[in-house]
Amino acid sequence: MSEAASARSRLAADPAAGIGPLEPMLRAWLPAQRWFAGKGRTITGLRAVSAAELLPPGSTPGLLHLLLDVDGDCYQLLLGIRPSLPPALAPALIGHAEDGPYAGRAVYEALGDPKLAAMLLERLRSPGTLGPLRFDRDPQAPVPAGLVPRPLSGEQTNSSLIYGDSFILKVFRRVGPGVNPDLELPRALAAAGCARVPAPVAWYEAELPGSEPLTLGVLQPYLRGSDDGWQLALRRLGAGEDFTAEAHALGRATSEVHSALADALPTLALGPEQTARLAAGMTARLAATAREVPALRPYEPGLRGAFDALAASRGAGVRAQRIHGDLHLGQTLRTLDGSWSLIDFEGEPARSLADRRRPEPAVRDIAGILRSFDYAARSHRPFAPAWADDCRAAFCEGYARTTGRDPREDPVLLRAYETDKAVYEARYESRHRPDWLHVPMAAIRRLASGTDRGFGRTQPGPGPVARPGPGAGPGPGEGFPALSPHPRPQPPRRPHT
Ligand SMILES: Nc1ncnc2c1ncn2[C@@H]1O[C@H](COP(=O)(O)OP(=O)(O)O)[C@@H](O)[C@H]1O
Ligand SMILES: O=P(O)(O)O[C@H]1O[C@H](CO)[C@@H](O[C@H]2O[C@H](CO)[C@@H](O)[C@H](O)[C@H]2O)[C@H](O)[C@H]1O
Repeated sequence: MSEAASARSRLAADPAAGIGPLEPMLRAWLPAQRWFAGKGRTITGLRAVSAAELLPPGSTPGLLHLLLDVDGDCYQLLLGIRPSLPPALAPALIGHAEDGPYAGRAVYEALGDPKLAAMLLERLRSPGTLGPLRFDRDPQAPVPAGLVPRPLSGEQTNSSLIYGDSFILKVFRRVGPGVNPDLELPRALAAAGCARVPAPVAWYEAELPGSEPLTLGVLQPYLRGSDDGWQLALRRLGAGEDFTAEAHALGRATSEVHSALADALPTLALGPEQTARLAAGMTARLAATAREVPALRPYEPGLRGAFDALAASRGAGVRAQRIHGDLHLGQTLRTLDGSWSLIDFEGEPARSLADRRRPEPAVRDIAGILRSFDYAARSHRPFAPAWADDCRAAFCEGYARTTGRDPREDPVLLRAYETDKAVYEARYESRHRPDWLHVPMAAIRRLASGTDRGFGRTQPGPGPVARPGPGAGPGPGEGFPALSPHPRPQPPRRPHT
């Protein structure tokens, strides 16, 4: 056996030791990746959890699959290996290995190499195992060979490839034991016959000793020519056009998804204890955010009123179920035939997997979309409150059309979840887009003072629930920055921390 070949078999047998020679280049490269959550922190611990060559040893290019533990988080990497890189692949270079199984070779980001991206699709087309990896597919959904890959630009949390404008493969970056809801929920919905979510056609997982399988990637139909709901809403707003028909249809689509999830997966009735726990979680998040975001502090007592009211409601009649968990207009696609689809069921990536898989009231998703209409209206100059109010009302009416229950009939619950979301957004914006902080802060002022109508002209609103708190008026240092007075329509997307 050649020296390189025996180094390779050592790599598979003992990834942690075998990956050693690649460590310095990975330490330098990882923090620059948009999906890497540990940005700004020096990497202290880096260890390979598994390593598998996806192409026969000696192939050029080679394809190395790695799961890396980086300071306690597990990341998926696909590395290409070539003697040298053609100019077109230069931007994908990670470094040159000086030692070990790939000594003298260029190591690079494999998803940028069309040849390797095509190999990955081939693996997905033929189910089976390869080292720790297991490839699976829906036998009823054929995937043609030879589809030309291209990377999707501009996404954030993970990395995606589009094949022949027919399929999209999401490669999860930060992974953990247990099925990812972005595979689990779309599969459950497909099995239930719900067509509002693209159905997974193939997926792959890692099976590691003593651990539940880790979901690594999901292939699903690519909804060619579809419009992202956020961009579409901004365009309509910019053109002074109404969006209530779309908002209504989106409400229907969302309630169809919720109904299908409630039928397919366990639900539970919330009692006083669970409701108090939910409210306590929201209150704790508020307190933590107020410590981090000074602008929020004057409103904390007023906002807490929404959560106290939720606890006092004792859960009356509310059911918890599996939900999307991170729903906003950017997670909706309007397809060429004018219908709405929901995507990206991962939930808030910053939460633990166990937390993301826990049933919650569906109103959490509803609040997410309602907040999005407010965001869109505030991205417009002049601020278009009536546009947002009308969309919010139309969405709720559309939602009620399928479920028979209008979310506004549960004003205490709705207000608590909207408040929780606005608090989350204040933290997100202060961390990632300080120029946008004034958007959630405007909602926070209204929610804290109990003056939040928010449901415009078509239906009466739920009326105030939260107690007006001290500091309900605009507080000091609250946003409205002089240099960038209103949000950019194309947000820079960052990983959640
Ligand atoms: N099935 C699909 N059809 C068309 N476009 C899609 C599809 N799934 C995702 N996209 C596009 O890819 C982007 C990123 O997808 P998303 O699931 O949100 O990934 P991430 O978890 O990396 O944020 C979406 O904003 C959307 O524009
Ligand atoms: O990247 P994710 O989709 O997981 O979500 C994060 O980033 C969103 C911004 O891209 C952020 O959404 C907020 O801004 C949107 C406009 O850019 C707006 O439509 C949403 O309603 C608002 O929450 C989201 O909160 C954050 O988790």
